Amino acid sequence: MKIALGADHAGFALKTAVADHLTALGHEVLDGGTNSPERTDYPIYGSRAARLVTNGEADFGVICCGSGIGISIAANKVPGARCVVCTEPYSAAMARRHNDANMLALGERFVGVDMALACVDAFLAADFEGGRHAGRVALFEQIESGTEL
Ligand SMILES: O=C(CO)[C@H](O)[C@H](O)[C@H](O)COP(=O)(O)O
Repeated sequence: MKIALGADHAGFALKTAVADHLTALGHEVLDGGTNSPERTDYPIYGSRAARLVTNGEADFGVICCGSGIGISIAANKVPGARCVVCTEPYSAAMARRHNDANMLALGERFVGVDMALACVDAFLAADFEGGRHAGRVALFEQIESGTEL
């Protein structure tokens, strides 16, 4: 699969570990930076990765900041992005199964590398179940287009 990556300075080391892990598994990584631990602003990298996912260049996105929170907020401002912050693998899998999440956000200051990689593996291994969940996910698009539910 093609996976878009992004991180600010506080997620840079974790992004590097995620990139190495995904590459070792045979995935193609599209890395939108940042490329150093120099302080920068997470909205740049969250939105950049989200655009790669929503325009179809990437299948999924994995983004990292200190907490995962700020960069996920930025990603979710891009229409079509469904980004979730996870700290354990069950949430990551459920976000795929029920919510058709297409991006995973991780907090380098909140989770260790092993747990973060377990979240990545669970996220990528799980499939959207569709069915009753599909209509709910479709409502996300209506919200984005300004429809009041
Ligand atoms: O957005 C965040 C918090 O919601 C991220 O954790 C950032 O990486 C963090 O705020 C960066 O903080 P710093 O003090 O500038 O390193």
